[in-house]
Amino acid sequence: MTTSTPPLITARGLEKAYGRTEALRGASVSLGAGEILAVTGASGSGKSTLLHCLAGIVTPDSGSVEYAGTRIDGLSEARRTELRRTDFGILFQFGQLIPELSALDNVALPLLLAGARRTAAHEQASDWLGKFGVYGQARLRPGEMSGGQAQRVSLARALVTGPKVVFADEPTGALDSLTGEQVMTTLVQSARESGSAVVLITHDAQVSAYADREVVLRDGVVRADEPWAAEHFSTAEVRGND
Ligand SMILES: Nc1ncnc2c1ncn2[C@@H]1O[C@H](COP(=O)(O)OP(=O)(O)OP(=O)(O)O)[C@@H](O)[C@H]1O
Repeated sequence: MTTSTPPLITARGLEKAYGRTEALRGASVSLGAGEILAVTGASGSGKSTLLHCLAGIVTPDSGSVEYAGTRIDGLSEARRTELRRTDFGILFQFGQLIPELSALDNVALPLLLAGARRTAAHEQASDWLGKFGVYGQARLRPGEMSGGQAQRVSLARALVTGPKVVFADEPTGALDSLTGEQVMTTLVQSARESGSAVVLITHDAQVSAYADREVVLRDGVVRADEPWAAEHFSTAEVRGND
């Protein structure tokens, strides 16, 4: 991104503790509009907690999160939920599709929640399933699909509303490498087409290679733009041992 463009998200000095475990210890990071940012780091370094704070799922103990110029860390749960619905798409490692609903209904759900009519929502959901190569699975429930198919359906659900930011927490973590590459290619292409920014959490250097920029979390603090090097992270450096 250019320096003249204000960031879409700016997080400053985030701290978050779970009991005695300090998951974040002053993490700061920014995200430009349309930027694909990889957040890497050892297990337990605070990546998921950071993503949850940026997406308004979790409230930090201190520090601030600004989205499009507005502080969101102090908003009520209801307003944060609304923001996630209107502006954010979220993709988890295991998809977290609703098991009782078909693929089509899972993808249509965010549109229905946003007030779309049923027929229009289903038409749009069908288009997205087609785009991600899982139109043939439209009537299946998540338990009747392969992991790769379910993750593509999850991706369609995350992108169907045209979010400004997609938060993806280890989106390929449960997939074999070929399927993971296909999911990443689809995610990145779709985000580029729609101008969505992506926050991508990953352990995997092959996945972070899809990003425009990478930051490394260590001990709950962002070490900006360090090159990924797994050997940096000995187990002694992993948080949670206090
Ligand atoms: N809800 C929670 N309750 C208690 N402890 C938590 C909770 N969420 C995270 N933690 C702890 O906070 C620390 C950071 O966890 P977090 O999941 O953010 O790290 P991570 O880098 O995403 O790890 P991983 O790569 O293993 O998913 C860990 O020690 C974890 O055990």
